[in-house]
Amino acid sequence: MDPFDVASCTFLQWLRSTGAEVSGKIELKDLRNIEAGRGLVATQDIHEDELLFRVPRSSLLTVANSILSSEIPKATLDNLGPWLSLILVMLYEYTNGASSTWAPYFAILPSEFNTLMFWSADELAELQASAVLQKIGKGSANESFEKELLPVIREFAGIFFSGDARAKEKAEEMGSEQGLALMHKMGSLIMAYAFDVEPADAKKEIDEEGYASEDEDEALPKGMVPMADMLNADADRNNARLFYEESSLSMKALKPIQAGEEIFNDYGPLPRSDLLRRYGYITDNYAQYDVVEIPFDLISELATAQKVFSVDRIAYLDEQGIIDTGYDITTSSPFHLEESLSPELVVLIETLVLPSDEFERLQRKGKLPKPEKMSQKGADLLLQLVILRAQQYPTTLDEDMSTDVDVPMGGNETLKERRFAMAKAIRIGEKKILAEAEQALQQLIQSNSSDNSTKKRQAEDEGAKPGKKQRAR
Ligand SMILES: C[S@@+](CC[C@H](N)C(=O)[O-])C[C@H]1O[C@@H](n2cnc3c(N)ncnc32)[C@H](O)[C@@H]1O
Repeated sequence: MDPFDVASCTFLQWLRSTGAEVSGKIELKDLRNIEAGRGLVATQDIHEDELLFRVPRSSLLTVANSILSSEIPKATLDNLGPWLSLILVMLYEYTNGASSTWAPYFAILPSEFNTLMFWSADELAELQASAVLQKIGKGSANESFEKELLPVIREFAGIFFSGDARAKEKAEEMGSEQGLALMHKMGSLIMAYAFDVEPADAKKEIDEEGYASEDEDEALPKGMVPMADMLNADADRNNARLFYEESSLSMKALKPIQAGEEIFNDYGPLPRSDLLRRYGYITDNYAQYDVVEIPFDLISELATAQKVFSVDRIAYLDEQGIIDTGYDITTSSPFHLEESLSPELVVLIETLVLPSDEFERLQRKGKLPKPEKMSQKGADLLLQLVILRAQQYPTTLDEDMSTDVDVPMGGNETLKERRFAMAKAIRIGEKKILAEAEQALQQLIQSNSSDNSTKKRQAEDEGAKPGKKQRAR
């Protein structure tokens, strides 16, 4: 048997030995031929609501379930927060090798990742001006590993490497490049595999996606849920969901699933850029959630050049919660400005172009321009913004589209070729939104100006009619 399948079988045996129940109608399948690692596939027809597997809470790899939490003060673990405390526990269990309860589980988890954290500089450069580059967070992760995690490992070296005469040296070695790389791997596993685990007494379902949120302040503890994290996801092909029960977590079918079909969880409506950053893959099905971000800095640069930038207005907008580092333009099909432009972006632009007396009037009342009403001046400024944003990408949409645009699926291509292709798909998605926004803004500007000239002509005609009073100017 292929070592990959041996690891899957050993894992399933281990899972059952911990008290898990696994339906005979599903199998853990090798999907490496389609670049999807392992996945869950139905071997027989499954009906809606049918139980696929049930994992006891005691089998979860969580801070509370690891023996480390009984030896390190609770306050220390609480101080680390959900992400870092789980990284600490995973490092502990992983370095314990075969003596860890979760050894057969670690054996099926990946040690190599395709997420952006692990891309080389030339691969990242293929994303061009995508805002996702600012969200990778490698530097801030390194900082929290060094400032928060390592001190705990050093302080509790004797427990962390218990029974090892070199415990202190080993704790120091965790600060090496290799040690930090291991922390990044655990962090990346949490990002792509962990769930926000609702406590047993809450008895209610977890968020829609079920997967761990990225919010650092998120109160729910994160946990690795063996088997539940073997489900892949593909946008709207979701057909299963994890339910949180008192003593176990149950994966159930959300709809009938036919024999041979893959069983998919839901990772949420993520734009492909975020899917790549967090999960290291993309599929066309996620293109419907693509976004392009307009950085605040670009808006302030253009507004300054156009002499409409105002510190007072920005301060007022900040008070009103409108100022952000960037604003999304989302995909809509067919493209509609009202649907795609972030309301905050429109409010920001409209506030900048308001005549002074109008701005003062709104400010006095604590109000903001209405996002659904775009003025001609606002539309003009937005159009220039969209054009400038597109120019931040070194190649044009047409240039990108003139060469192969497919992301290869499990052929003979190299990892680099695949990453280049995925990056190209991301930047094409972003440039398409910009092109659609440009076209829609041009149309809006044209129709507004022809409306205005029609109104002007009508007013002139009416003024010329005998017997009608001319409006005072
Ligand atoms: C929660 S795990 C799912 C199990 C994973 N396939 C494995 O073999 O360990 C999430 C990871 O699975 C992969 N994945 C999930 N859905 C996928 C899909 N539709 N196509 C390709 N890879 C996918 C990505 O590598 C992602 O980071």
